[in-house]
Amino acid sequence: MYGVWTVEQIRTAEDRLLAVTPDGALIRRAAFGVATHALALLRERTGGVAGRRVVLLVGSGNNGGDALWAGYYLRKRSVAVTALLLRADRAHPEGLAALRRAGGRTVEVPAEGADAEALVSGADLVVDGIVGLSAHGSLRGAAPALVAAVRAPVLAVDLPSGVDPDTGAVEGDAVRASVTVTFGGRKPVHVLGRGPARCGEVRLVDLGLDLPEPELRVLEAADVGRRWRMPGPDDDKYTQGVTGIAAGSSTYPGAAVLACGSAVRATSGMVRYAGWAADEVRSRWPEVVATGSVEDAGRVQAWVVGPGLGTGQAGRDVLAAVFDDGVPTCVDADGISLLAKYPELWDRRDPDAAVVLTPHDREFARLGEPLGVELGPDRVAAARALAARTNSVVLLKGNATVVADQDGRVLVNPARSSWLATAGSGDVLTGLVGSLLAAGEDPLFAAACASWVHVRAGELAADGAPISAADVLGTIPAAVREAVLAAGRRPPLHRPEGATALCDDEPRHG
Ligand SMILES: NC(=O)C1=CN([C@@H]2O[C@H](COP(=O)(O)OP(=O)(O)OC[C@H]3O[C@@H](n4cnc5c(N)ncnc54)[C@H](O)[C@@H]3O)[C@@H](O)[C@H]2O)[C@@H](O)CC1
Ligand SMILES: Nc1ncnc2c1ncn2[C@@H]1O[C@H](COP(=O)(O)OP(=O)(O)O)[C@@H](O)[C@H]1O
Ligand SMILES: [K+]
Repeated sequence: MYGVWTVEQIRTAEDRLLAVTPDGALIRRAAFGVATHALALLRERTGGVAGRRVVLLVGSGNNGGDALWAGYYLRKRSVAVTALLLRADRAHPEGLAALRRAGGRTVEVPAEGADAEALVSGADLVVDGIVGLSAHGSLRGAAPALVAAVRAPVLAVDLPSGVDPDTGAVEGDAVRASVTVTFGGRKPVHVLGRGPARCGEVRLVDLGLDLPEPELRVLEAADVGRRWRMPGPDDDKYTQGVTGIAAGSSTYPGAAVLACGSAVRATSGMVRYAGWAADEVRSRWPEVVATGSVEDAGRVQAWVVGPGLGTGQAGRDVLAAVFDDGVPTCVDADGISLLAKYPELWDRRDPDAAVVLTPHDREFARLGEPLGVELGPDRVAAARALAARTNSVVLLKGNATVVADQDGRVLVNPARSSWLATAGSGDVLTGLVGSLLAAGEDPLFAAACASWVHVRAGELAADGAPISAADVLGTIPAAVREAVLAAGRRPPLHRPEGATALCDDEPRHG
């Protein structure tokens, strides 16, 4: 698990450190990190560093200062460095002087007697120091044309310019980096919204900041593997938590089949199905115990309700019956629309039983609007507000999935590809959430671990080509295995009493 700090948290920590460090020491530390990564990239892409052409795009603040100082260190390694100054009157004075001292070239933009765009397109590496943590809005002035001229990989200093530091939102022109070198701690831009796709690989340079508790956290494989419920010798099919799936209809039986399938694949216990698609579910998943109604389904430790359910009276009755059961529940898809349409359904919910809501943007808007919760560019704030307002865990879907609970805890899961944007993929996620709730997992982590396995299973299934939601079902076990192994846990192998591995001096058979 790694932490993510808001810009304000980072600035406060930086200010404290700046007060006790010699002038310019911090910026040089940051810039040295940038130069180190720039040299590695140059070497990797061109086989060397001396004489390679690096162009720095330099804005008016300390982000530009980092780029200029990095240029100074690159000159020491005989790299040919040209700084394009977007605001020559406000370029970082010490950084500018250092670069010039070391033999770097500086060109004011708009360029006199030089074609700035040609310099950019002829570079082996471009360093983006246009704007950093003080960025507001998209690229302006000469910057968009320069960025459009880039042919080489871009190393972004702190963040790709034009991307919002606190939300990862991109509203116009913005840099697309291969590598982003950031300082002190990761910021929201590195994990939220369009940020991950714009940052490329994020590398962290330690500044020695004394940071508070992070605002957001990102789960890694080992965190998921440590929590994943594995059966022990005393377990049977009931003790691991039975997952109930109330989904699908005669019009949408597929949603039921997918949600049941992911619950079957995620845990080794038992899955019950209640609804109109019992025949389809049985024929695809013979291990599922399928009945026609929630009332007839038997006991479960958690329900999944909503996918393909429809938003009419019949669906309303199913959701009411599920809430009456008083167990942890994942409400998805039509279930969310039903809550928006029939808000009195909330009264049927046992306030002590956890609810996980898994909306995409349109479902979020439908549910949030009457409750006064808007989905703006700050998706973390929106998810937190809806979680607090509904006393639930909210998993807000997207390329970066945001999971918030009613206490304000937030886990983010940035996807590394977009192959999961395929019909039925949400139904697979819901089954995963349900199975983890049934296993007794803390609802915040149930939602976030489900999202991690979903994203990883999607990656494994896609491997660079389009996939169907059903394909993702097939790679769930591989994703779980990866997490469990990352946590240093081996799926248990039980040996009969007294049986031990053969010793060399024991007689061998066969
Ligand atoms: N404070 C510190 O001690 C450290 C700061 N560091 C660097 O300093 C950066 C922050 O520096 P600053 O606070 O000076 O601010 P920036 O360099 O982020 O921005 C400077 C100015 O750019 C302009 N600007 C805002 N949005 C723009 C846009 N969309 N297009 C063009 N120009 C725009 C604004 O006038 C803003 O004041 C960090 O991102 C990091 O790179 C690092 O050197 C580490 C240490
Ligand atoms: N561009 C994207 N990149 C990565 N994941 C995405 C993207 N778009 C959607 N997803 C993921 O795919 C799933 C889609 O769910 P949903 O919208 O409910 O689809 P459906 O109703 O077809 O099942 C969610 O888990 C979401 O996070
Ligand atoms: K930048």
